[in-house]
Order: sequence, then C-alpha cells, then structure tokens
Amino acid sequence: MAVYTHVDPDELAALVARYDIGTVVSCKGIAEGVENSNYLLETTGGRFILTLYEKRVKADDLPFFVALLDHLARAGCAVPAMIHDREGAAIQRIAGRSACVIQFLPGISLTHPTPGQCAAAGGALGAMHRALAGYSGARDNSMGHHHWRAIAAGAGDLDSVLPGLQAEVDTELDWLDAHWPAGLPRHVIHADLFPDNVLMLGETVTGLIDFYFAATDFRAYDVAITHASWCFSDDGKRCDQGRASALMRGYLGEVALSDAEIAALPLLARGASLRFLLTRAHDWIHTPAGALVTRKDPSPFLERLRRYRADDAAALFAA
Ligand SMILES: Nc1ncnc2c1ncn2[C@@H]1O[C@H](COP(=O)(O)OP(=O)(O)OP(=O)(O)O)[C@@H](O)[C@H]1O
Ligand SMILES: N[C@@H](CCO)C(=O)O
Repeated sequence: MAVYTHVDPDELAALVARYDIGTVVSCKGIAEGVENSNYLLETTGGRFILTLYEKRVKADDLPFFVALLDHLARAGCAVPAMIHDREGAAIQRIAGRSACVIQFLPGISLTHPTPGQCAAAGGALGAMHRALAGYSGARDNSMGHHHWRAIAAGAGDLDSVLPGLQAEVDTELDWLDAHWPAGLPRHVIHADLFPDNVLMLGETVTGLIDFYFAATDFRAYDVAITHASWCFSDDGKRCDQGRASALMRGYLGEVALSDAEIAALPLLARGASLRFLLTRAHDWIHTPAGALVTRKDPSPFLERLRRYRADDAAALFAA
C-alpha cells in the first residue's frame, strides 16, 4: 500500500493546469512501493505518474534527482522523464507535500527474472553508468560504507531479529573497514537497482525507476548491489549462476571493469548485503505490527553475505 497522502480533486486540477498535459481524466492510487505516495494520473494528454514525496525523500535532495533523471533521459537511457511545467519547474507542492509529475512508462516490475532479463538489466545498468561517467552531479551516499556503523547502531537490538546477529555484524563491519578499497572509479550510481525497480516487457528494459537512493559511489558497488538483488533464490541461500553470468555479460558488454574492480566485487557484494541487511533489520524492529507497510525479511541478505564471504565467491561474478 503506498498512498499515504490523499489529493483533493480541485488541488489536482490546479496542479495539472500548470502543465501542457491537458486536463485530468482520472487519478488512481498505486498499491506497489513503500516509500512515497504514487498515483497513476490520466489526462487528456496521456498517462503520468504523480509522486508525492513522503518523509524519507528530503525536499533538499529533489533538485538532484530531477537533474539526474533529466540528464539520463537526454542521454537516451530508459528512465522516466520528469515533466516540467510551463515555467520549467518539475518540483511542485500539493497536499502539503513536494510532488512531481513523471512520464509513465510501459512494462512490468519483475519478481523472478530469467537469465535473459538479467542480461538486459546488466546492459541497462552499464548503459546508465556510461551516461554517468562524466556527469558533474554528486550526492553523499547516506546508505554507503561510511554510514553502516551508525545505521547498525541506530537499528536497535539486532539479536531480536536473529540471535547472534549483532556479533556477526560487528565482525563484518571490522573486516569491511579493514579491506574497503579506495580509488575505484566512482560517479553517481542508482544504488538500489532491485528487480522491482526495473520495468520490462519480455526481455526489453522499458524503464529504470526509483532513483531516490542514487548517490556518488563506486560503479562496481552498483554492480554488486544488482548482483545481490537479481541472482539469488528468495531465501538468499543459493546464487543462480545462469542469472549471475548473464547479468555480468550484459554489464560488461557496456562497461569494461578494471581488474581491480573485478577483484573487489565479492567484497563490495558483502558490503551491499550488509547494507540491505541493516536497513531491513532497522525497519523490522521499528515498523509497528499492523502498519500498512509490509516489512521486508532481513535474513535473506545475511545468507547472501555469508555466500559472498566464501572462498570461491569470485566465481559468482564470472561472465
Ligand atoms: N515512471 C513510471 N512508469 C510506470 N510505472 C511506474 C513509474 N514509476 C513508478 N511506477 C509504478 O509505481 C510503483 C511504485 O513506484 P516506486 O517503486 O518508485 O515506489 P516508491 O514507494 O517510491 O519506492 P519503493 O520501491 O522504494 O517502495 C512501481 O512498482 C511501478 O509499478
Ligand atoms: N530495495 C531495498 C529497499 C530500499 O532500500 C530492499 O529491498 O531492502
């Protein structure tokens, strides 16, 4: 359920009147997603997504996200364009929230991708990285390596999620601090390219969406996040080598990772697994029972972390 804020029809008509997109035909809440309120807005000019930003997306960050999507759309990447009003503004206010009207893209969010879809996703990730290599925008990765200790400390009683988790997280944080690389190529990355953030028709990527974690970090870390989220069984215990090889082939067809980046992938994937383990554990502890939002299980990311820690983990990234 992701309609936290309701929109008054008169306010909506006034908002739409700022744009050259015709008049409102309908506006329906979208159930998927957990962070923001999303509506499917139909006007006499076409279909759009109306997103009202709830508390996690900071108003100060919105100009960064709008500029990023404008840049990627101009570069020909499969991303939804931010619609600008007649005065050039993309960020509006409605129902007490910041809001954007966004191009509606066809396609279906995946849950269980095939190898062919993994290859396509890897290719789209690589094409996006090529478009971002010289991009001047920058944003601190508030979910990045330097913040994991604070996120772990703020999560609460990790052992209440899984017995022994606190000690395992502490050991992992120490190891990652001692081994985290420096000097790998970095630029703005998506940082959350899970299958539910990729729209596809068959094996064609029609849209990369949900850029609200985008930030400056290693491009290889984005590959590791995508590997961790696309290539495992639901319980996180088994890496599907067919999917993983296809993902890497798709990506490497667009971007030639250096030997240092390839060598760092298992370590970066340990970091990626820890990041999602910690944020899921935080939400697990802090989301009250009976809340509208479904909590995501942290344990599959602990399983991934253990798999990436194994001696043979480099083989999981073979193209
Ligand atoms: N540009 C778009 N075109 C078509 N559908 C979209 C578009 N953007 C979002 N959607 C639909 O809305 C749903 C929710 O969007 P999104 O994933 O951005 O939600 P969220 O609440 O902002 O984020 P999260 O995934 O972190 O919960 C998507 O699963 C998709 O079905
Ligand atoms: N994609 C993330 C949510 C955003 O941080 C997860 O599945 O845990």
